[in-house]
Amino acid sequence: MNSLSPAIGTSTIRPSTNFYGDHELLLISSVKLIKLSPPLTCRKMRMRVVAQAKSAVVVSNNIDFSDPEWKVKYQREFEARFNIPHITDVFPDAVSYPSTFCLKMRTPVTEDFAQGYPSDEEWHGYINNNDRVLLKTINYSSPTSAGAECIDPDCTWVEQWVHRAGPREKTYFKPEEVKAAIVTCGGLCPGLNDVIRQIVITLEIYGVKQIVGIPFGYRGFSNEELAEMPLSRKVVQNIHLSGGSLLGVSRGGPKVSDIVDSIQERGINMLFVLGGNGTHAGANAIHDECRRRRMQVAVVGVPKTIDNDIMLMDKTFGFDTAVEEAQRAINSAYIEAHSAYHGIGIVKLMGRSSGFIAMHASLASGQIDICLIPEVPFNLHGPHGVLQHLKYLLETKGSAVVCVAEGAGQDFLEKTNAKDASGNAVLGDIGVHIQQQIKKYFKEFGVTTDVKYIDPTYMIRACRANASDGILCTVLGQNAVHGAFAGFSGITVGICNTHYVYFPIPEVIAQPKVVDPNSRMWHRCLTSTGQPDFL
Ligand SMILES: Nc1ncnc2c1ncn2[C@@H]1O[C@H](COP(=O)(O)OP(=O)(O)O)[C@@H](O)[C@H]1O
Ligand SMILES: O=P(O)(O)OC[C@H]1O[C@](O)(COP(=O)(O)O)[C@@H](O)[C@@H]1O
Ligand SMILES: [Mg+2]
Repeated sequence: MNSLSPAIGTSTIRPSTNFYGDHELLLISSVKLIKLSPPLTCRKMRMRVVAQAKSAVVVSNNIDFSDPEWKVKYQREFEARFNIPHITDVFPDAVSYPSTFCLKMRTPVTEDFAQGYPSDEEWHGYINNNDRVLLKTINYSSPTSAGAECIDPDCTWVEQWVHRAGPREKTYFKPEEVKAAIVTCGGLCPGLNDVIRQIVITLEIYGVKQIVGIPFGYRGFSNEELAEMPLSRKVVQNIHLSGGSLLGVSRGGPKVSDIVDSIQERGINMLFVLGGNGTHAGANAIHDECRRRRMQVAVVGVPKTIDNDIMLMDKTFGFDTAVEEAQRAINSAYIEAHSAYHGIGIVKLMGRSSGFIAMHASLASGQIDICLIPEVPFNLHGPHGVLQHLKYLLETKGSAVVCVAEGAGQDFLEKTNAKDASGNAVLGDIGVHIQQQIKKYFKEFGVTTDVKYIDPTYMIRACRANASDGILCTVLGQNAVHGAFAGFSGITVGICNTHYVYFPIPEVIAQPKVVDPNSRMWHRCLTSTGQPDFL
């Protein structure tokens, strides 16, 4: 498989490391302008991009564009990749049941029928399995359009459809035979409790009585001292009013085969997994292992990442809250900097490999002069470096505020090769480094500065979800349950162009979603901060 790494003004072709070995595809992504040498005019830059983008597409793509059928073939392969695994793939004779989820109900009269009686009226609230949502909505007329994502050199419009989420009329589980488990893994994220709550409530509406929480992530499957937590509407009623996870979270944990042993022993046949890319890799492996053992288990993920770094979705829950909460830190940094003589404020925000929180928080605040993210390389020193620009800002404005994503500028820090329990690299503190470099730089000039560094990362992560995330969590939680009852497994839920969809897990974890330096959003951020190119 060919792959081109991002380089000066070239188009980047990112191979999709999909898990479907027999039809590996190349996803051609945005035309990137990562490193532009200053003397080029915009027009010159554009011409270079066109030339290189076109040749890169032709050289690196294994689709034969001279084939008049290429588009149809591409769409067919796309459909196969985004097919969502179903119980009937492995158990063709699996019995289906009419759904017990129906919102045309009569008020229950006795406690025996807590979920109410279906009314006689027909209900048209179900999703048809053939309903689809459009994944990409912009028809780029040229590969040079900002943020263009093209498949062929002419950027031909190719419709890419994904599966619509929601309740199905036909279900594959009898509520009274379901034992559902919920587990939350990885780091905290605002909204975890909202999702747990909604999964429990929706399961109860279907009529499920056995619902448990697995404590402290995947570890809870292997640690016998950690008892599973019985869950009901009563238990979860108010949990969304506080941050964190009712069940606790953790990194690292047991082997997949041990987790599946535990699932088997406990008699769990629906597993809801809330977590990021690592958790989803685990969930997909659990799904595969259950299939291998011919267990009828529905494994459904709900993507949790405050960093918003999961592919194909408009956003993940918790991200909105993080951006909103970051405003408090940015505003404090601004006030400190603005009130001091030659004040400089630095705010570090989360984002291990992607700068979405930093970019959006900078855009929202309007108080940031310099936004630094992992996707856009920068120099601290030198004639075009960040420090030189800070000097200019102090001379012209009197103060400045820098917003930096935690994964930015890691090359400036000493490498430790340390890993956390899940195998993620432990990052150095770029905020502290920038603070030290600023102090040293201005001292050398004999310029007095007042540098204040704010790290609000864990305060942000521990917040309860805001209203917009609350809604997102609610819808995702409900759809996770609908997906499981409909017999799907190895899937995750997401929001795509404002519609709710199911994705096969491998497609969303093929690589982390990152900020495209040629996207309109990054350009808007640059327009807002007024920062120059720091290379
Ligand atoms: N490739 C993988 N296969 C199976 N399990 C994994 C994999 N990567 C991570 N995990 C497990 O998923 C859980 C969460 O992973 P982590 O990377 O910490 O958080 P996140 O899910 O937010 O990315 C951990 O318990 C970890 O052991
Ligand atoms: O200190 P911890 O718990 O490892 O968390 C820090 C990490 O959490 C994150 O915000 C989110 O990471 P996950 O999605 O893996 O939970 C990263 O940006 C950050 O590096
Ligand atoms: Mg992760």
